Amino acid sequence: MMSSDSEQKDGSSRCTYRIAYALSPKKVESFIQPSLLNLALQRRIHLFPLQLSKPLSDQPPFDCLIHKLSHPDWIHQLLLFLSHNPHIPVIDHPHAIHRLHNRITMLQLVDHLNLTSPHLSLAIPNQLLLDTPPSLFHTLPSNHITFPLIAKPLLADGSAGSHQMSLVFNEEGLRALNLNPPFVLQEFVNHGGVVFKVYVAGRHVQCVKRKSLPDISEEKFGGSQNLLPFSQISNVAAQEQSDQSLAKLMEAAELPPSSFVNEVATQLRQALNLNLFNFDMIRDSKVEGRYLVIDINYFPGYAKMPCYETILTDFFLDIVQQKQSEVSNNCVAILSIIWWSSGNVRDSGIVKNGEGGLGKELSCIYNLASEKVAPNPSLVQVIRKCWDSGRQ
Ligand SMILES: Nc1ncnc2c1ncn2[C@@H]1O[C@H](COP(=O)(O)OP(=O)(O)OP(=O)(O)O)[C@@H](O)[C@H]1O
Ligand SMILES: O=P(O)(O)O[C@H]1[C@H](OP(=O)(O)O)[C@@H](OP(=O)(O)O)[C@@H](O)[C@@H](O)[C@@H]1OP(=O)(O)O
Ligand SMILES: [Mg+2]
Repeated sequence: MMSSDSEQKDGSSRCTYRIAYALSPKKVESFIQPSLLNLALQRRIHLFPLQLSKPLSDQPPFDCLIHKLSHPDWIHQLLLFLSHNPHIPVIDHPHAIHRLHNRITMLQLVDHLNLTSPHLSLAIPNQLLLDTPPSLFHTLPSNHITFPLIAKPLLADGSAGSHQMSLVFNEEGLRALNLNPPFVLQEFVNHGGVVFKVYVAGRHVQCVKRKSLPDISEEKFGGSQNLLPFSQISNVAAQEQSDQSLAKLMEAAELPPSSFVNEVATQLRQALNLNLFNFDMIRDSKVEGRYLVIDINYFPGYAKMPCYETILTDFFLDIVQQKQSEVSNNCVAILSIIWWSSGNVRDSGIVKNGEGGLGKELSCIYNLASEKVAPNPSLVQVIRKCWDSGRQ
């Protein structure tokens, strides 16, 4: 499906795919870089912003919409648009994105993946949901979870508050926790201070290393500290390690095998029904080959990923061309029905081939459709069956 033509220097016109975006100003600044726009244009993709002051129905036509906005009015508009235009790809469906706004539902599907790597396993850290103020309880309400813990707000909607976390070393720390419920208590897993961020854009996957919270040693765990609030990991990590030792640590960390990363990414994409996301994965220092997914983000900071322009434009082309081939498949299906019916009508003698009026038009349609259908014997068979069952 191509919605506009662009005039070329030689005067000919080439079709351009139009991709609309609805993003916050911060996201526009980081994601819509000139390098992305230029590469996209070279590949006949025109990326343009929606005018958010106008309703979706009054926007210029587009072949695909990408978005990361969460106010209720926008979601309502989007759902309405989807119900009226089911054939236009909206990346991604608001209901699928919503699952990632809650730190419990976000990770639930990870345990249900069906991974095939023989020596590697994937899990999520033990965690529990608390919806009472921590000052109200005296012991940890479950024996399935052990200190140290990370307290994370349940809501992961991108607000500043949703990134406010605390390392909790013991029950005293828990009681001193200054977080409004509901929140999640998640076991802290030592993982060598490196987190693997796996970026997914449809079938395209890229894994990068990033610095993480440092491991918690036995001494530190048993020490005087009860609680350590953080929101930017880099601040905490910088207190623990000099830049040089951090660089060494990062360099030494081995990436997980790409076959494993790809399998997890593909299955997560299918399970979540999302195209644009990343997940944070850590390697358990205590259990060989055990990986844990700790966070999944919708429409992350792709511009931080090497070659993001190529990966994202490849993804856009996948979407619009897949749409295009679906449309042409539908056209072939319609043409094939016309072909078969017109052939049968003609054979029945109701209209004579070569006659003027209906007969001539029918003959043209028949010839056009037969070009598409006749070379495909299985299609011919399907149509014959439909025709026969329709006549009974
Ligand atoms: N269970 C865990 N065990 C060890 N470290 C963890 C765990 N959970 C989180 N971390 C560390 O804390 C960091 C922040 O956690 P998380 O990714 O859940 O927060 P976030 O605010 O949603 O982050 P983001 O910026 O990716 O959206 C992680 O990158 C990792 O360094
Ligand atoms: O740009 P946004 O506001 O969407 O910020 C996202 C941020 O991208 P940015 O750092 O490029 O801004 C992402 O970073 P990476 O995982 O890719 O490192 C990640 O932290 C998301 O969780 C953030 O989304 P939020 O959770 O806040 O909605
Ligand atoms: Mg994270």
